Amino acid sequence: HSCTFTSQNLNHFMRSQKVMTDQSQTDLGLFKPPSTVRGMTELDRSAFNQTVSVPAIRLPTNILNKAVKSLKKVALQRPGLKRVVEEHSEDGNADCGNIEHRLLLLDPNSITSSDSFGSDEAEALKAYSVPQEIQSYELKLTYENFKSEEILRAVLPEGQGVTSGFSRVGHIAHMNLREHQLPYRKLIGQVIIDKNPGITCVVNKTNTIDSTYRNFQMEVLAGESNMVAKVRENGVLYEFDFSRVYWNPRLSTEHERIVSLLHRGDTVVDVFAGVGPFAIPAARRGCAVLANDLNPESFRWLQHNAKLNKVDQKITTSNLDGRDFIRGPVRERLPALMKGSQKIHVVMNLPALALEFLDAFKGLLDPEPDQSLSNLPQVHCYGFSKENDPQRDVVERAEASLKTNLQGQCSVHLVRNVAPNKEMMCVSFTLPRGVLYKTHTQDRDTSEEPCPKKQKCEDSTN
Ligand SMILES: C[S@@+](CC[C@H](N)C(=O)[O-])C[C@H]1O[C@@H](n2cnc3c(N)ncnc32)[C@H](O)[C@@H]1O
Repeated sequence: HSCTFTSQNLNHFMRSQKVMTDQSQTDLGLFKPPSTVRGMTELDRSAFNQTVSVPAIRLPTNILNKAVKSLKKVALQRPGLKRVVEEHSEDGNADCGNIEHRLLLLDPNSITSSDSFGSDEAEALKAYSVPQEIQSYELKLTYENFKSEEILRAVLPEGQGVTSGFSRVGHIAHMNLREHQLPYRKLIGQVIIDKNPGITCVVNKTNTIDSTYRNFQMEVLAGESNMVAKVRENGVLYEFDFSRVYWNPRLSTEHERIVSLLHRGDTVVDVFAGVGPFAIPAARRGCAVLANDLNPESFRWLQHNAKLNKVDQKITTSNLDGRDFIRGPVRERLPALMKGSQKIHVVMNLPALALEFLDAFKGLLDPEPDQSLSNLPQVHCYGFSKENDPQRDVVERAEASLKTNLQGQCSVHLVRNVAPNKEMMCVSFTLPRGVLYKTHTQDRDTSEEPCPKKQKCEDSTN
């Protein structure tokens, strides 16, 4: 196939879309929660309280800033922890009376004794006349001081993986927990809420996405059970009930890519529109939009989002099966649009099935071929592929549905890697005239015709 193939830096893309909890090092086990929390299924934050000894150096207040700067490399580095503290008095309380000195907490990985300072640090201390003496400071750590990764690693069974990654959709964190994590699901949900400002609801998928409407069934693990998310994607605001419609935060780059192809006055036909991430930005760009979705909930939120973004005058919505939409409202509008000169874009994002839906275009404008209809639609059709050569696979499947050859007339874009060995692709092509007027087309597929030579016929279907 002489189709062009484009891809992007998938690693970067995936990283930027998935919110992961912090993986950074917990050096020396200093910031490890107490071992007694292992196996906890109901979150008891107080069980994380503990005291650890860390090295500290006593610094006069009047040179504090300069000295801290000079000792930066060996100071305790931990977001959320104060490293300059007041001295403890005899009774163990912070000695508020002492304003002459402060303690700088040091990193126990670098400083184990007063001989551990490097020559730069030793020189600086000498210059400030600070004795190179290390003392031990009893640092109190609480639940607040641990990162979610550290908490979950300490609680969940050892050696089984503690992925606490989630996708974020507005205020909702969306997880896909594995079997061994399920007994801890409520605790995991609560930790995610505690450690991620703005997240007030954590849900776990309880099915795969193979339902017709591509939405997940989900269980609320923690927080409010409000599933109506407000999301901003590429500067556009959307609202929808995340439990009843399809929304994938990893498609924002693809939505933007397609929208960037559009010009004011173009027409966009969105066959599987969802809640509008192609349709709404297209309308905002000045395109006329025909948007359709079979899921009544998606249809409702699509209309809502059109109003929310003040583009309801630019969008005509339908709640039909994709084929009925193409053969009904689209067919009705197509002749007039094809007489014009403004581009017509057809977007078909239902990757599990859209390539098969292309058959709806066969003979769409039959029986009368009209030469004045010269402005042919540009189709962007999505498909998953598990084949070794995914671009070839999706083109062949598009050709099989359209019963035409797309050689030299299509481009294929790698959208994203969905799972190991599963890619999401987008095939773009100008809808051949011969497809719209099937009765005047030479069928590529000869299997319906009488077969003059059996052998030849079999060859042609390989
Ligand atoms: C993968 S989602 C894409 C939604 C949106 N275009 C986006 O990019 O996020 C596919 C959409 O197709 C809808 N759908 C599923 N089967 C359909 C059908 N036979 N006809 C029309 N829409 C269908 C689903 O409800 C879902 O909203």
